Amino acid sequence: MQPLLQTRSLSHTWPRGGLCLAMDDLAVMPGERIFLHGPSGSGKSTLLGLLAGVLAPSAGDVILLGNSFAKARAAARDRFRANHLGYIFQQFNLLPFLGPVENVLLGCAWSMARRRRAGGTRDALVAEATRLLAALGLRESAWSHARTGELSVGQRQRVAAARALIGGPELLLADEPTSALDTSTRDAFLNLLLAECGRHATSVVFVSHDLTLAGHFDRTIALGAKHLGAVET
Ligand SMILES: Nc1ncnc2c1ncn2[C@@H]1O[C@H](COP(=O)(O)OP(=O)(O)OP(=O)(O)O)[C@@H](O)[C@H]1O
Repeated sequence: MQPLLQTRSLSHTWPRGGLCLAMDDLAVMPGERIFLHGPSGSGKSTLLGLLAGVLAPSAGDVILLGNSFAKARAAARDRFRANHLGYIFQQFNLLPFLGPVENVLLGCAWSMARRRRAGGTRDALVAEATRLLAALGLRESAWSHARTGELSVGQRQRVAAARALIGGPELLLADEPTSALDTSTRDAFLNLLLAECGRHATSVVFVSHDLTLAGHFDRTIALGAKHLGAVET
């Protein structure tokens, strides 16, 4: 079986920041769930940015579904990302003045393939966004009259997850989406999120400081405190 995602000799240096990240090569298989942890500043968010192709590495390459990011033009990379990748940002990056369903629909707004997979028509897309929100623990009665900016942090987190997952992307990148939750809510949410990923065999790279979550995943990778690469455990 071919890996879904591979990195080759990946490293990144921020201007004035020195070497931030130098990675051993990483391969993520279809449907595989990887837990990525490391101390603050070890480069976790930087690595997710590189894997998503939103950040160009100083050296090396990321290959997603056989496509090299280094060889692709920016527009092709953007299109590819929209079609195949969901991203839950640390701060969610939702539009506060829109309703939750509208925010979720933004996840497939730039991808015909994902709109098709999510049902195609406007009615089917709205139904799928509503289903996803409920599957992730956000009942319609809790949000039907609210703008997203009026929701609690935990509710917004579910909207961000639904937006990342609509249209069944092959890869989900999640940047500490559970950091604002207490332990029991965190485990319950993670179970819902991973169950939803299972519907489309979506691979997951999940970043967290919280090592107690590692048991939910197939494999754990630690980024070193001295920014010198990844250690598998
Ligand atoms: N836009 C940027 N410009 C310059 N340096 C940056 C930038 N973003 C991150 N860095 C630097 O890169 C290093 C790694 O940051 P990064 O945010 O990837 O770490 P992290 O492991 O995700 O941290 P945290 O757990 O605190 O979110 C830090 O030293 C940080 O200062």
